[in-house]
Amino acid sequence: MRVLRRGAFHCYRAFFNNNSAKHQIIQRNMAVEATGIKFLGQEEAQNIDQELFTEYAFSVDQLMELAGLSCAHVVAKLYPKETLTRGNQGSMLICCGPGNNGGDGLVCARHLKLFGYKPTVFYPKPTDKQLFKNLTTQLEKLDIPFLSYLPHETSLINDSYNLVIDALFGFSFKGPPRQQFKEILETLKKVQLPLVSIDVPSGWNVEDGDPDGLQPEVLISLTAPKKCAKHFKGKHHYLGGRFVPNALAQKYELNLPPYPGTDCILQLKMDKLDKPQEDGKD
Ligand SMILES: NC(=O)C1=CN([C@@H]2O[C@H](COP(=O)(O)OP(=O)(O)OC[C@H]3O[C@@H](n4cnc5c(N)ncnc54)[C@H](O)[C@@H]3O)[C@@H](O)[C@H]2O)[C@@H](O)CC1
Ligand SMILES: [K+]
Repeated sequence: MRVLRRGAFHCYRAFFNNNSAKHQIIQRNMAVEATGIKFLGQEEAQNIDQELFTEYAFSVDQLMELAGLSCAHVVAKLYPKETLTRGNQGSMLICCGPGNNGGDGLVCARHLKLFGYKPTVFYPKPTDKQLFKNLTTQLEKLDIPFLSYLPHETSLINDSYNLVIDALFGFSFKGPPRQQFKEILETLKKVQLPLVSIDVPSGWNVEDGDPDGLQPEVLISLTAPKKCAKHFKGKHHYLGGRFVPNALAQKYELNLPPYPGTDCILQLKMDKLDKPQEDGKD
């Protein structure tokens, strides 16, 4: 009986901890006002990343799996496969870079294939680590095609795919892009398909953005938005990567809105986000 009472008290306390005055009850499909949410600088994003692996004992592949899965959920929610009628129905191109952002893209490709889409992967600089070799093998075993080069002729891309997922660079990118990726980014800029960027629009300065760079239709911020997300002008901004322990969120004052129910993604209302000042000072 005493055990039951103590359990009931813990439930009661957890309810109140998770439902502070700031936190409304979030329903599925509802965009959330994200006023007060923390926008991370580059170093802070990297520190949180490190702390997840050290203090919180996560492995890279665990978090990458959750990150990539949440990205696949966003794509499936915004672009039902019946609506992707160009070329091979449900076709999309996923561009993956040499770091963990690219790994998120590889995981995302696998889940999208399992969801019934037809992803093609462009992975120009494969990472020589077992995790990435495994992710690549998993895609090959699912018969996901890999492009050996990105056609300069963008009409070939426009005609073959319905959208492009940008998993080239995330929060560790430091510009300007080196030659191989400069060309890739230039090509992607000319493509006339919806672009979905994972964590950071590739090529953007992680804090200041890039007005002349890629302009994604969708941005999926992982863990928490980076400062550059204040310059995002696309249609949909989602939060993904539902793996941040409360204590870590509190330490870094992330002030993240709660995810609805069991969802692993949350749409943020762009008009309510704190925008940069006119003079560019945040
Ligand atoms: N803690 C988190 O929030 C998590 C982050 N993850 C992902 O990990 C990403 C960060 O991964 P990484 O730290 O590996 O870094 P990135 O994937 O952002 O990029 C690093 C790679 O880009 C190259 N690079 C950097 N600047 C370049 C330039 N100017 N030209 C050409 N190449 C350049 C580096 O040599 C390195 O190979 C995040 O953005 C997110 O997508 C997830 O995998 C899991 C959890
Ligand atoms: K990206």
